[in-house]
Amino acid sequence: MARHGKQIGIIGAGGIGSFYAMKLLNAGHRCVMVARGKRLGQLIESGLRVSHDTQLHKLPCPTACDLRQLFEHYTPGQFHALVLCTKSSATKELAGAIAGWFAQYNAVCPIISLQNGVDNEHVLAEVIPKDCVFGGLAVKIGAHLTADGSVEAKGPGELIIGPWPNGSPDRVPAKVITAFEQSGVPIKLSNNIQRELWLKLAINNGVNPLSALTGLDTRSLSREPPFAPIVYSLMREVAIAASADEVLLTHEDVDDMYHLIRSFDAIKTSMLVDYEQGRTLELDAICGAVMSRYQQLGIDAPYTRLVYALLSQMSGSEAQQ
Ligand SMILES: NC(=O)C1=CN([C@@H]2O[C@H](COP(=O)(O)OP(=O)(O)OC[C@H]3O[C@@H](n4cnc5c(N)ncnc54)[C@H](OP(=O)(O)O)[C@@H]3O)[C@@H](O)[C@H]2O)C=CC1
Ligand SMILES: CC(C)(CO)C(=O)C(=O)O
Repeated sequence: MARHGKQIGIIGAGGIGSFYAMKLLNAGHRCVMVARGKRLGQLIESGLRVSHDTQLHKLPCPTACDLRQLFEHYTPGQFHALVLCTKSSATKELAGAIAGWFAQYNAVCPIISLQNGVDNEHVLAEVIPKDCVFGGLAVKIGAHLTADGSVEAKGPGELIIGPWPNGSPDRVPAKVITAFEQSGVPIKLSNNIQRELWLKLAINNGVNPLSALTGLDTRSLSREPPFAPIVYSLMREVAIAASADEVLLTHEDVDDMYHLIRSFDAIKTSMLVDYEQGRTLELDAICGAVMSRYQQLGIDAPYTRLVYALLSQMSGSEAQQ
């Protein structure tokens, strides 16, 4: 068993996981990176390489292991938190594995999801004590793993974290807040993270599928015709979907999010990167989440349904809804 003080575990060493691990390690914080397959080999052989804005950060091999080794060598009590940075498709399996690890040691630690989508925390809370589940968002960031194992990142990578679905921000582990603050990561705490997740979903549903369909970045999509009004309509559909979860998103909220994505740097979305690399798209976590709420409400979301169907067809996966 690893015998050192508490640290932060980052599960998933792709664009987002590598970016936040780089920030923490650069500031002298200890963290364990959980990776698998080729990516684990890259971390062990070449260390962590992240180019962020104009700087290249090269760190020697961080503490990296796969999930099985994490569960074998560490107890939950050795972590300030585990930060989930995988795609949403991995959440269910991870939740079950973490629940088994908690049961094995009769101990728990906070789990913070930084994933896009509004259902990851719900999936976690089905098997993990709800008090341990925190929602989070990585905003103003584009961070992508390239074929050679380096990560290209753009933007400040602000974090918003809060107890899921809502609750006093005092419950967010203080050591995690301090570690990110000391690492230069702007961090905001929320007493209604479920609402923040829906606000972010408005952006993701607005730009991610269209970017995968067109190859365009967030700025071109949201500022220029013919796509800007379609982005806005896709975002509006999310506001209606949110009402099925009793989350109120007003016209002004949608306008604010639309303004945010229009005024921010041009970002290549994670869905476009996944599409280019032939990986599974987070379609169900983004458009699927909207469509399932529309189904509950008994109405149609024509814009979301169209982009979902087009992308399902293009990426070879069956349209489920
Ligand atoms: N990239 C971005 O700029 C942004 C992403 N996000 C969100 O953040 C989340 C992460 O995105 P991103 O970093 O792009 O994702 P990536 O696909 O780049 O990285 C996810 C990593 O997790 C790994 N992984 C999955 N399951 C396991 C497991 N059981 N054990 C170990 N490793 C595992 C994957 O490995 P493998 O390749 O083998 O599957 C992959 O290396 C997503 O929800 C995304 O929507 C939010 C804001 C911006
Ligand atoms: C909003 C955006 C485009 C960048 O933060 C994102 O979340 C993604 O690429 O998935």
